Amino acid sequence: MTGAPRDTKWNPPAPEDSPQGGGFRAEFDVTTDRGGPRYGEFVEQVRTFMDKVRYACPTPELADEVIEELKQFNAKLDTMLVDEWHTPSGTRIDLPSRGNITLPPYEITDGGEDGVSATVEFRRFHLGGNGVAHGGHVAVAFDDLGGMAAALNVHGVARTAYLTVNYRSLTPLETPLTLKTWVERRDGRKLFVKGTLHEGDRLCADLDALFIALRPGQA
Ligand SMILES: CCCCCCCC/C=C\CCCCCCCC(=O)SCCNC(=O)CCNC(=O)[C@H](O)C(C)(C)COP(=O)(O)OP(=O)(O)OC[C@H]1O[C@@H](n2cnc3c(N)ncnc32)[C@H](O)[C@@H]1OP(=O)(O)O
Repeated sequence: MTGAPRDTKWNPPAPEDSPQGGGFRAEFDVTTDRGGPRYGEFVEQVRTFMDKVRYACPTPELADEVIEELKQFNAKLDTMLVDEWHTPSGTRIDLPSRGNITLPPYEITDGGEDGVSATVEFRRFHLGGNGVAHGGHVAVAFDDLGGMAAALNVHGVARTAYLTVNYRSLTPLETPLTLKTWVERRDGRKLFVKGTLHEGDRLCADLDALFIALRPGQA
């Protein structure tokens, strides 16, 4: 793809003479130690904080206090920022959602060329309305795990071309759900991916997506 944003501070491209030929760094470092032994707890505390923020109605005094403390936390983290390829987030395969704070937490129960099965639990902060999950967060879960099914099928990186989610029934929060994705058909670089999200036997949503395997050097 041309026109990809190139903020070389946060996502430096692969070197021109690397196997990825200056494009997307398809060879990630999979890690279980980046960020230290308590990185999972660190992420979990942030998620818990977001759960509280979603439902909290702070007094102005409490808001003042929390803002000051958050400024201090942000200043501390500012002293140890790294680029996309070196952050634990997204590469810690021992943690829910590979330690990626932006994803609904899921745990892979099975994964390979035939597809991916996971248990996902939407948090309180994933609220849409009336106690159930926001549809956009359901789509995020399908995008990541659909992309993973595509990636495992082609042994490389694939990008979403389209993603259609059919919302068949309400998706609960704070409930273990089963999410499955698989490559239904492959036509060259095109991977037609299907998926389902269930609470027990009840279908909450299903997926119809197209992922495109990136060419060498493609950003
Ligand atoms: C880290 C450690 C991990 C360890 C664990 C291991 C495994 C884990 C692996 C991974 C997990 C993570 C997974 C994450 C997943 C997230 C994915 C995203 O959210 S990606 C962001 C959103 N998507 C975009 O921003 C794309 C923007 N669009 C583009 O860049 C291009 O349009 C692109 C790449 C999709 C296609 O562009 P072209 O230039 O490469 O290819 P052209 O020639 O245009 O299309 C190829 C074929 O596809 C068809 N096509 C393209 N788009 C289509 C569409 N929307 N509908 C129908 N057909 C389409 C075309 O008609 C063409 O078909 P014909 O070959 O001629 O038959």
